[in-house]
Amino acid sequence: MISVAVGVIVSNKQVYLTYRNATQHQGDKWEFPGGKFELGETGKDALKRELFEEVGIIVKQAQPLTQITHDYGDKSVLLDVYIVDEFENEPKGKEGQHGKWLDIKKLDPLAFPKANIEIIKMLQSSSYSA
Ligand SMILES: Nc1nc2c([nH]c(=O)n2[C@@H]2O[C@H](COP(=O)(O)OP(=O)(O)OP(=O)(O)O)[C@@H](O)[C@H]2O)c(=O)[nH]1
Repeated sequence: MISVAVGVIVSNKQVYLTYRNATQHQGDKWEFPGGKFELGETGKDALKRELFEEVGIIVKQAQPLTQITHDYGDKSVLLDVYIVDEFENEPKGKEGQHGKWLDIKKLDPLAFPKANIEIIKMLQSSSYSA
């Protein structure tokens, strides 16, 4: 089981998404930025490091949203998901990935890896989207 820190970056009823390219696991799909824990890291440590490396933001506040385990067949993941609602810098794909802000209401679960369906449901029924 691979532990992955996932950041749901929220602002004005929108979330920031990055695109997983075709060569990656679960590629050609949108994702919430994040990545695997390194040895000895807590979830929040991994979250802060990954969000800085991938989209250039400094996380000021992160609240745990949920933990999701999913078996893709070729890989099992544990997503440790955080709401990030205070941060410095404007997020942008620093590793050349496409990135965009999207209304939470417009998130389409089919455009994401399967493990994300539950996250999207939670967001769309929360006060972050209303
Ligand atoms: N970052 C991120 N990963 C997700 C999401 N949903 C989801 O199932 N995952 C899975 O969690 C794992 C995250 O790995 P990663 O982004 O650190 O690494 P990667 O697949 O790019 O591969 P690599 O670093 O080994 O080359 C992948 O297996 C990916 O399919 C999500 O919303 N964000």
